[in-house]
Amino acid sequence: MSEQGLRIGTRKSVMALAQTDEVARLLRAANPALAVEIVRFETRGDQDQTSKLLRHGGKGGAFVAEIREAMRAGELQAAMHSLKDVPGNEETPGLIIAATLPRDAANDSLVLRPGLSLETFRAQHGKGFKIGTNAVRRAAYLRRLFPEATVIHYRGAADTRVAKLDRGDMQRLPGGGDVGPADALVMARSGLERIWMTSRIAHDFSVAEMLPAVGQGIVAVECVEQDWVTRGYLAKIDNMPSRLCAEAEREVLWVLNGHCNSPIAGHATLDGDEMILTASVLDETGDKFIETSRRGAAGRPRELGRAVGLDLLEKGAAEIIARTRPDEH
Ligand SMILES: NCc1[nH]cc(CCC(=O)O)c1CC(=O)O
Repeated sequence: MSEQGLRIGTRKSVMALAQTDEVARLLRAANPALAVEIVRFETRGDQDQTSKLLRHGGKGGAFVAEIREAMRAGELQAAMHSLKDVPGNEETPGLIIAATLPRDAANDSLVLRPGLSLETFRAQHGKGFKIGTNAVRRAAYLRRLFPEATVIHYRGAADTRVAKLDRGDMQRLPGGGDVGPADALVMARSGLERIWMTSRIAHDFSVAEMLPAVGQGIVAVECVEQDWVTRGYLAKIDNMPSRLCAEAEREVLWVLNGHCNSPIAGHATLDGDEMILTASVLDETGDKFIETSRRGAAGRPRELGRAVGLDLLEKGAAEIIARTRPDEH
């Protein structure tokens, strides 16, 4: 039983469960004799809906750490992560991302409160609108795209965020007090697809107008590096284009020592045997904006990522990142 069994851990949000179901489906199809079991974790990050997540060691720290502990202890063989939530500036000794699923849409979308129209939003250039997000990157792009809009702190699992928007709930701030209610949210299209809420998308930002987070839209499966049996199962569902793009984008984070809520964006696409990698660094006010793009060999993604990261450093990225580094709470 244990020989042919694979226990995969996940957070228990609707989105995470949908992603893990997809991993399980692919694993079963590729390994018909394998018994795949999904183990749901309630992480500290999910329980504490008010804090800005930073006191858990950032987004990655909250969502990832506990599941990794269980894997190291042998209670699980694998862990499902949204690659976007996996910190890019940490070593994870003994663990490896052994599968990346084919990338879903990488872009962000605008979701409006029912009754509000995109035409009104556009005509007013966002003036008078409160847009909810907890991502420094999205806030920075919003301030560039809609300087008249107000960006407010907003968090929670994807489905919860939409429910709060629809009810017109206020948001409790980490330092006390309330903001809201939000008129709009910016969310990952892929996340909305996975929770069957694409009908709520009022506008899809193109990746050019709002460069996505590194790894956005990619579901990753991690396991113990020395667990060759599990690695064998996972290798069968690893998607090469997705892996190559992930490696290039994550190398940018590594070069910039990007923490998990950095104002860093990065997106790679393949063009035959070449790859195009674009990355940017923004400050929270949206005033400072550095972007760079390079083309290189698709087969050497880290090389391309390093070159793009070094370009950004040369243009002053380190100073912007240092200024947005989260303080201790
Ligand atoms: N931080 C939450 C999170 N982590 C991954 C996704 C979905 C997008 C993806 O697969 O990268 C989301 C929701 C969102 O950003 O709206």
